[in-house]
Amino acid sequence: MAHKVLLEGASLVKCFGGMQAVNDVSFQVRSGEMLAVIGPNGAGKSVLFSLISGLLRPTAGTVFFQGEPLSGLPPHRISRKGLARTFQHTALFEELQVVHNLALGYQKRTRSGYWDTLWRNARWRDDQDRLQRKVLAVLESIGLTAKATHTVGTLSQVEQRRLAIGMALISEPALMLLDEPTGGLIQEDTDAITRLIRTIHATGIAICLIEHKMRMIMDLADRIIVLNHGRKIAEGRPAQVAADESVIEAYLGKKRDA
Ligand SMILES: Nc1ncnc2c1ncn2[C@@H]1O[C@H](COP(=O)(O)OP(=O)(O)OP(=O)(O)O)[C@@H](O)[C@H]1O
Repeated sequence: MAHKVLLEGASLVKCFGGMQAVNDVSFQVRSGEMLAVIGPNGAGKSVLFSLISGLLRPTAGTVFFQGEPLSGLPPHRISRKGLARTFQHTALFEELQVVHNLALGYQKRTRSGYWDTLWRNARWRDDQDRLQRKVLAVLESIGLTAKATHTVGTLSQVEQRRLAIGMALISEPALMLLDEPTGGLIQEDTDAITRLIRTIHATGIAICLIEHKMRMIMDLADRIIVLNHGRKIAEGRPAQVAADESVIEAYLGKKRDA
């Protein structure tokens, strides 16, 4: 793949007290690529995602997105640059309807300021039209059109996962970080979310995902990086990684495949 580097982690370190949760990890994600981050429990995967999305500051090292360092930027500024993240435990507004959740996710893309909103002028109306079109398009792509006006708390677990992906999608990202998008789901729902991820990826959005379900990862990822005790122990195509001695050792007796 001759695609340019979209995201780069350069010698990332994150310490909590004396514990190194992420220990000198470097990696790249190219535009349009699907990279999986795997590793046993506590390996440092979620912390790595938090360093990328600005939720945590690295103790050392730098994250570059589209060639720019993200150091010190808060999560909302990073998201505005085109880097969206979903969480292991979804961060949705349970009391609100599906459409309202999506609309909130789109706010950062609108241009109206305080006065535009107050006077409901042409710019505000323009933004409202774009917002409506965008929400409808995202509802369609995540398969929740029929649930548009349902309260989020009434959705099934897999529907909430779809919505969490929709919330990331509506911010029009170049790269999506998905933290265990199928964690805790039964096989049928896992397959449905896998198809959704594949469809999103086919539109050209790069995806970086954390997963424990090996079969899914082997099938989906272009490339895999493996973390263990905060260190990157392997990197390569799925078949290479699956045959890697150090990976087999790290997983021995710890496999959590569905
Ligand atoms: N805010 C924090 N303060 C202190 N320690 C933390 C914090 N966040 C994570 N850790 C520790 O850092 C290590 C890596 O955690 P992390 O959540 O990244 O693991 P993981 O690979 O995502 O694991 P899992 O697959 O179980 O989600 C763990 O030992 C964890 O307890």
